Amino acid sequence: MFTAYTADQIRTAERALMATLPEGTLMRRAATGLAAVCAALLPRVYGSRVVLLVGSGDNGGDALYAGATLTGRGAAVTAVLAGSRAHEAGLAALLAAGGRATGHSAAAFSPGGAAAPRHGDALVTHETAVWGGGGDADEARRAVERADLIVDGLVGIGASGALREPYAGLAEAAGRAAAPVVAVDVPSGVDSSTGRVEGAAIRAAVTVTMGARKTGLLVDPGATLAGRIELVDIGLGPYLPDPDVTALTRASARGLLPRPAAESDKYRRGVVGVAAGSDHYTGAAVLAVGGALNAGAGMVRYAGPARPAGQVRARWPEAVVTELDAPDVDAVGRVQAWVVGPGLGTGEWARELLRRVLATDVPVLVDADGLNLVARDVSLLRRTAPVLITPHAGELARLTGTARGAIEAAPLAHARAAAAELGVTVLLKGSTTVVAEEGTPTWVNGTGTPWLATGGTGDVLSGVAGSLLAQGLGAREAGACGAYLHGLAGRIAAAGAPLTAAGVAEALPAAIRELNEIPAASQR
Ligand SMILES: NC(=O)C1=CN([C@@H]2O[C@H](COP(=O)(O)OP(=O)(O)OC[C@H]3O[C@@H](n4cnc5c(N)ncnc54)[C@H](OP(=O)(O)O)[C@@H]3O)[C@@H](O)[C@H]2O)[C@@H](O)CC1
Ligand SMILES: Nc1ncnc2c1ncn2[C@@H]1O[C@H](COP(=O)(O)OP(=O)(O)O)[C@@H](O)[C@H]1O
Ligand SMILES: [K+]
Repeated sequence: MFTAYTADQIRTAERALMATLPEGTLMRRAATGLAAVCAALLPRVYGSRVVLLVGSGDNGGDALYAGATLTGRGAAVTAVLAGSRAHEAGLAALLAAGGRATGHSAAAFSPGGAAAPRHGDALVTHETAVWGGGGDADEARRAVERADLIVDGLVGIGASGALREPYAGLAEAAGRAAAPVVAVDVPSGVDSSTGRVEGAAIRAAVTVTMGARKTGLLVDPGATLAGRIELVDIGLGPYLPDPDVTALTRASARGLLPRPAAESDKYRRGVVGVAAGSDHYTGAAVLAVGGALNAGAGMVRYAGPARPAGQVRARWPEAVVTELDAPDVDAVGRVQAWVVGPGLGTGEWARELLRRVLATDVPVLVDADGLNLVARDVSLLRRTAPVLITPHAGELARLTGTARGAIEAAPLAHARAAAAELGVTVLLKGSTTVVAEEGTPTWVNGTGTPWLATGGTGDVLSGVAGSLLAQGLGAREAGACGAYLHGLAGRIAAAGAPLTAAGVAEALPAAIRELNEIPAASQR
């Protein structure tokens, strides 16, 4: 299991750890790890051109110390000092090792202003060009363009708001450069606590994060911009509180996934009921049943009107189909969990069917039209057995009266608020899927692929997560494990090309096989 923390949580833990150590210890540990990752990325360190983008805080300090190490190994390291000051000891270390710095002081930014070095003349002498615009800024840009590796030490957990100039321009220049970017702690421009980006941001090949993962590295767009994440252990572990978010690793997803044993039979493995589809939307029923069957339930019972029932029967002979004349599930047989909503319609018939499903005493997953019906009457959700709802941002917007854009900009906060307000487990779909339940760390999932953004894949997910509920997982675990499997199946189905929702359902066994193949000790 991965855990991640907000900037405030990290700061508090760092303060406690720092109090036990000589000054500078943590930064040295951070920089050692950072330099090692940078060196491993270069075909050879000796003779490589490394550019450090250095902001005014300790994030820049990490970069400067790592730059000093790389200089010692023969790299040609240039620090571009973007702030009105730079970490003094870090800059001294870089220059002493033989690195260069091109930069400025605050004064240097005023038109025609001369540099007024704040690091002491001994440090900022002939090696340090003044970035007063014009030639010096061009020099920095040229260095970025020609670099073999760029290290982003502009801002870390101390950032606030959108990147200001010249940081924003440097982030854009790094984005245009051919060299890979290694972000220090978080990609600058990404909010380390939420993953949100306003304005320019660094796109990293690798993010070397210090002490613990930050939440913003696991939530899009931050997760995508962070690239691969390398965690440097600086000894923070004992000082960390309960995490802000968690994410399943392959090993932990495999640990959650039920598997049959010698004593299993189809009933003990879990029977899932699917109440989905309508004369108008027949495909949703077929897809939800496909997801449920392929995610390991012992049996799937489908209940719906004649037309979708006929299609489910034709596509999935394994499913036990009940054609409903009336919106009633009493005759369907015993199930351990229900999925209700995909393609159901929003008329009186659908509402009554939803009401009857929610009146049972088993866990219920509510999706799609089921959520549109609930939006008109949230009292439908009042029950004692668990409820997992699986909205996308538009459905959650209807459910809570919040603007869709606001939900998309802050999925963690809105999923949590909805879970608290509605008293249910909320799986909010998107490029990062969020599973929130009041009083516990929120689960995030990033196993998917943008190819999943196509009609019907959500119907498959409802079947998958419902199948896991029927197999005995709690609502939160079923949501997290379901999203993990669905994302992995999406990647397998896509393999770099468009996928169909039916293809995702069919790729589920391959996804489960892939999970099972990895060694138990592996964390990835
Ligand atoms: N603490 C520890 O033990 C350890 C910490 N470590 C490292 O320290 C990092 C945190 O360092 P930090 O606290 O100095 O903040 P940091 O992220 O460098 O930047 C803050 C400065 O940036 C500026 N600035 C802010 N927003 C801006 C914007 N939008 N656009 C432009 N500029 C902006 C602002 O400067 P100002 O504008 O005030 O000059 C502000 O003061 C952490 O991420 C990790 O890498 C590791 O070494 C391990 C041990
Ligand atoms: N950009 C994306 N990256 C990764 N996954 C995505 C992206 N966009 C959508 N998805 C996933 O695709 C599925 C779409 O579900 P949904 O919006 O309910 O579609 P539908 O209603 O057509 O079935 C969800 O699992 C969602 O997380
Ligand atoms: K950074």
